Amino acid sequence: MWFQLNELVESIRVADLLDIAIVASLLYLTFVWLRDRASRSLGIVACVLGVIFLLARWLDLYLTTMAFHYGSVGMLIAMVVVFQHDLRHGFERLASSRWFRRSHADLPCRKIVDTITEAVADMADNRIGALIIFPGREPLERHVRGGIDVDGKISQQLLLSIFHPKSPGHDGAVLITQNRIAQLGLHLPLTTQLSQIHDGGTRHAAALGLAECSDAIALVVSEERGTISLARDSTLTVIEPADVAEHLRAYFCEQSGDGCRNRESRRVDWLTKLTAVLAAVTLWLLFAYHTDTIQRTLVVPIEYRNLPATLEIDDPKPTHAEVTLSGSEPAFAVLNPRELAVSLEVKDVNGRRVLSWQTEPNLVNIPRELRVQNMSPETVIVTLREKPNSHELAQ
Ligand SMILES: Nc1ncnc2c1ncn2[C@@H]1O[C@H](COP(=O)(O)OP(=O)(O)OP(=O)(O)O)[C@@H](O)[C@H]1O
Repeated sequence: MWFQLNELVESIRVADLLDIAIVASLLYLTFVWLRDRASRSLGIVACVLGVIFLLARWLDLYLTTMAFHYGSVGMLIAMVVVFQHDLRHGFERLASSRWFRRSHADLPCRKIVDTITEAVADMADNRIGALIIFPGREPLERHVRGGIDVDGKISQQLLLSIFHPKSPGHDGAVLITQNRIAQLGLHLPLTTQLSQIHDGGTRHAAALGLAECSDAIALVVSEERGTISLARDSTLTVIEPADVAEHLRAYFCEQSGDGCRNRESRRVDWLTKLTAVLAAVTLWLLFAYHTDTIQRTLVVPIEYRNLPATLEIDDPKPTHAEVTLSGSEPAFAVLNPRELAVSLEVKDVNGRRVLSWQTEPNLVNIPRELRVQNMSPETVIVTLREKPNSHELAQ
């Protein structure tokens, strides 16, 4: 057991670690997507299929492996078609994540959250319809239309004035970003899930529509009922006025990174990362790590470098050597046979006419993980002679 572990640690290369890291990152993204966006049943189906595939490979079930092999292309295309919306969403989120640029959702100070909360509660009390949107990390430009630039400091009075029914700018949504009232009168996409908006009309449909196609959130105040609703992650929920601040803070905390996420969500995130790494290591052990040593024989060219211009190699001139290499399957996978050569330096002749070299020390470009078992010929002997017109050349 210790011996095997030792062998494993010794044989692992930097490329293997990179391999595991890339697969672990991809698995982590998939797990997060399955956890956050996809349905539970889809997650279960994906896990069951994964286990069946691993078992089939492990037990060498030829037919099942073939079914997966050929079915995977069709499945991939079907997944791309079915989840195109989520994929686009995911790429946008990735491109705008904090790894690539600074988060634009600055954490607003408590005063700003309180100001918005009070304004929303006031409008709910007075049955003033309102729609306020807060962008997440994904760009919103693709989803919204219209809008008038405001770039105003957030204040209760300004929000109440904008949404006052007699105000010419009360129609549409207000966009809050960078701790400013950025725009008013924005036109949002409408949802088609009418069952979710119950008695609500187009204002609620617009809030939910935006939350379906982006990671933005929207607060809606109903003019008719005086209720406050929150649209996020494709759901619309009626919330209490007292909870508005908490929802806003939680949202901005998430946007600003790990800093103020609660312990539970951090624990879940670490568990997801750990699961992704363990899964990647398992896959690597199952499919990439090979302890079996195999041998391959290759014919490699012999190159003669820096032959003086006045000399040439007399026939028979050895042009190829047979090399038998041994190593693991992955080590052979990174070998490029076209780069292999026996490279001989002919420069320092010093009057000698017969030269001999050992082939093995002159073999170039073999990966470190491969061993030379045999070379034929072991020694290359060449005879040099003056080129017939070498005197003329020298003159
Ligand atoms: N696509 C849209 N994007 C943004 N705002 C919209 C959009 N469509 C309608 N609105 C806003 O919704 C208002 C109409 O609200 P409507 O009464 O139809 O909706 P509601 O959900 O029933 O809201 P309320 O409960 O306040 O009546 C419009 O005056 C306009 O301000």
